[in-house]
Amino acid sequence: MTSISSFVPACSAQGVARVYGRGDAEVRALDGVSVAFARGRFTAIMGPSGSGKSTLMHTLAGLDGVDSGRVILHGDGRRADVEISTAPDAVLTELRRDRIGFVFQAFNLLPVLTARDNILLPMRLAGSRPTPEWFDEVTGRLGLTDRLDHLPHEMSGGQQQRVAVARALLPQPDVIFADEPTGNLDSQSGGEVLSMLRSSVRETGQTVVMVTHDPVAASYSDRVVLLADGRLAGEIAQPTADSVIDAMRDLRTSRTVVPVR
Ligand SMILES: Nc1ncnc2c1ncn2[C@@H]1O[C@H](COP(=O)(O)OP(=O)(O)OP(=O)(O)O)[C@@H](O)[C@H]1O
Repeated sequence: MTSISSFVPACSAQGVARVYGRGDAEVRALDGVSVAFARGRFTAIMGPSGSGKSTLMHTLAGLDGVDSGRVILHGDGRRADVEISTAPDAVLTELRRDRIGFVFQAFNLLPVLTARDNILLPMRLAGSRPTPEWFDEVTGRLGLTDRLDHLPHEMSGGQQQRVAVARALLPQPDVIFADEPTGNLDSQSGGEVLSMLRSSVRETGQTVVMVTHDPVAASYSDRVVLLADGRLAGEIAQPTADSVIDAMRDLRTSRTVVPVR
């Protein structure tokens, strides 16, 4: 486990540009973004609508390509560094199966599978299985032990999202990318999901990178990275909901926030 002060990158973007459209319709969704996300930490990406948050997350996760720059998934001694931005599709498919986990706003559970089978599916597809102890620990921590034989439609939104979090945590991926994971939840269920992500970082050293619009959600993270107009606009260490609200207000009025390391 890393010490509290060390910053070991789990993934990084280096001078990344992503341009959509041409001519008058050209949009520079990412315009030279260089940022690293620390291993074993919970980082939130925030910024106004259209600032490039989803594009950054998609390029980091290999769901979208880059026009220039590099995206690296860093190794940890056991696993090698991989340049995501030039990796062939077959490698990206493998990485998304083995080293990258996802939690989406829309849960994305298979409706015909029980919670247990949804949780186990990615590992089964990869031809592996968790130890019973690890499965019990993850599902127990997420409060799913007595819901494992239920189908998604028999569960609340919060329970479904906890199933999605369990599915992402189980293979112990290098990074979990969470895209507005609480966007479809009431504040209590959302708080539960965020607490689970938080404790997976604190207790098992999981790395989480989350896009959110919600300052309260961002306050569960260790660090907020701010984007504006496809560029880095600052960062907040140990954010609180108030410090995030202030920074977002400053961004809208184009004042400098905090310089990015
Ligand atoms: N596939 C695409 N084709 C054309 N333009 C796109 C595409 N995807 C994103 N964009 C544009 O790129 C810019 C950044 O979009 P992105 O979705 O990354 O922003 P965001 O910060 O996640 O926004 P929101 O908070 O509204 O979800 C926007 O101007 C958007 O319209």
